[in-house]
Amino acid sequence: MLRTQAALFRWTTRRLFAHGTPVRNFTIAIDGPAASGKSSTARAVALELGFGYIDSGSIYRCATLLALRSGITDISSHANQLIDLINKSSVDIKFQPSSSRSAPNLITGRLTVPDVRILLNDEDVSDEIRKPDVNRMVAKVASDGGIRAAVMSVQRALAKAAETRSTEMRDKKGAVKSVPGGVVMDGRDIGTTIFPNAELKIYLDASAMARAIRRWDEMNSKLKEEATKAKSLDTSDAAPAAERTPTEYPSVEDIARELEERDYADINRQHSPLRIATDAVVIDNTSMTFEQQVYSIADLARDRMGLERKHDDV
Ligand SMILES: Nc1ncnc2c1ncn2[C@@H]1O[C@H](COP(=O)(O)OP(=O)(O)O)[C@@H](O)[C@H]1O
Ligand SMILES: Nc1ccn([C@H]2C[C@H](O)[C@@H](COP(=O)(O)OP(=O)(O)O)O2)c(=O)n1
Repeated sequence: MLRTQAALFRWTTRRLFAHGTPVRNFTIAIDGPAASGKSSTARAVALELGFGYIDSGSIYRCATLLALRSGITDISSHANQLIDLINKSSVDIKFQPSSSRSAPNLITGRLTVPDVRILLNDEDVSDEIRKPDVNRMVAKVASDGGIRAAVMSVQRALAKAAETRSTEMRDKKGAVKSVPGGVVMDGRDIGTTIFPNAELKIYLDASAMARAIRRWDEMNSKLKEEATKAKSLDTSDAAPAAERTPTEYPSVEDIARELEERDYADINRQHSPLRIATDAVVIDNTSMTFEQQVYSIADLARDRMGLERKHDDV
């Protein structure tokens, strides 16, 4: 028995350190406050490295949608009912690196941010889980310890399924190298709780005003896109952005307030609060371009995988 274990240990060690690079999957955890750029950055990094991607916040958003649809408004007194609903539901994250919906633009420059679709019980809820009623309630849902435990097991299973495989590659000298595949996951507690042994932890931050302006820009272009679509279909479903009433069209200050309220709840909750992991690399992207933040994270990962850096010029 002992001999078998020793042989297995020798084999595993040899395999792990063959060609100087560990074969195990590589996990990148990206945490940070709301609208700091986690999801767009994580998706572009995953595309750049050929990794899978998991949006952990979308599972809390799905749980919130389940609560809203079942008429649950008081989370603390109905947590068990919601946990039951989460356990009976299926969530799937479709990361679509080849999607054409997310072509490079003014913000992302030359980079593509691949599309991601969220399926709750096979229904595409990607747009619905980003609506204001979900935004307002999600931090409350995410503050309950029992709900977090239910969501956490969904997140870990999805991350495992999304991991890409290790591949054999040749390095500059022509030697065969085993390059780990992996997954990028973004959220609030990925580096501290979900994957405390992640190979690379990033804490992404930006000033509250920069984050609010980015969200406002995002909302504004979405509304314009909807209005153009409605006009071309000649339906009266959506009024052009300019005709919307102020209540439908939040100001930058409203968005900043909502982000700060959510950050406060995420930082001060009892269970897995938003914290900077001690071994995280902190990146404040207030005055960084999108390309700079994506390329620097991808190169940090390459460094740690023993691969050549690609973007020292950016
Ligand atoms: N460095 C940057 N400069 C300008 N806009 C950015 C930058 N990084 C991200 N963004 C934009 O900020 C917005 C919020 O990013 P997102 O990835 O949704 O944040 P989070 O996942 O943290 O909520 C998006 O519109 C994104 O394109
Ligand atoms: N790993 C995570 C991910 C999200 N959450 C909570 C905290 C957030 O307020 C909500 C929604 O997260 P999401 O990443 O979708 O939010 P933003 O895109 O940053 O606005 O879920 C969490 O507690 N832990």
